[in-house]
Amino acid sequence: MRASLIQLDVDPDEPVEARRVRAAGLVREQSGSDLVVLPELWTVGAFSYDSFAAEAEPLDGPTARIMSEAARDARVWLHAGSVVERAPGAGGDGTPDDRRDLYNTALFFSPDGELVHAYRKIHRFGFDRGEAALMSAGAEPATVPLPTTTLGLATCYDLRFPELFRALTDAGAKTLVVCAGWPARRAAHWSLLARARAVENQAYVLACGTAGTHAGVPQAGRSVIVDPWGETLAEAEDAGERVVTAELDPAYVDTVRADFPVLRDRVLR
Ligand SMILES: O=C(O)CCC(=O)C(=O)O
Repeated sequence: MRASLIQLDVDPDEPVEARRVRAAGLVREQSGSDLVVLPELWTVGAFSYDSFAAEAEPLDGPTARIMSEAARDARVWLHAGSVVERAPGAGGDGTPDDRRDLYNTALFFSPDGELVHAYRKIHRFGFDRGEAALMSAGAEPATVPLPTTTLGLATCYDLRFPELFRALTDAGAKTLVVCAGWPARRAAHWSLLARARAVENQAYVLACGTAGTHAGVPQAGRSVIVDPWGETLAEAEDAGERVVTAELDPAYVDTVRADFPVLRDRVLR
């Protein structure tokens, strides 16, 4: 299974619609891959809090529409990164300034262009500010069965919470996909945690960040694909716009888990 991570540049001077068209073009260029991943909040910018409400969109909004077409044209499974979702009837009053119905929601499409899963980020970043103050939290861990592996989905700050990844593993995930807009200041945490989640869960980790600077926050980039033994298969060398590609062997997860059966030795559940 060939996986490609698109470490997309999020330049505040590029209009959002132009970036959608550009991202769709990059997805189409990955038609030789089976699975393609985009980063977190690449339309608006993960730190562009002031724009969240104005750029919020429903699950059938402009990002979903163009990504559905791109997945279908490229014939790929597409993790289209996340959008600021405005969920009608979720508690807000529907006005542009009301944030109670906003979620950071990752969209996952089949090669037929069908939206097969929408994962609302469970751990919101910012402590008492930023995303944590502006958005609601998701509640449901997300697994997505593909023909060759089962994906577990996580978004950015979720990477710091090993219990989510263990829950995904318990639910059958063998390939853990993280979309992110991770700051450069904590790049060392990003690389370390991506490998740790792979080793402790004996799973592939596909971690896709953004390039560029959003709202004055330089991004880490360094998107990475790690195998179930903790070996890095491919990694972006910096925070530029890059496509990171590797071949995954889904059966290797079972081999590692059988040969070195630490998951079987768990005591605390
Ligand atoms: O945990 C971190 O250091 C970064 C998290 C983050 O930027 C996010 O979740 O948007």
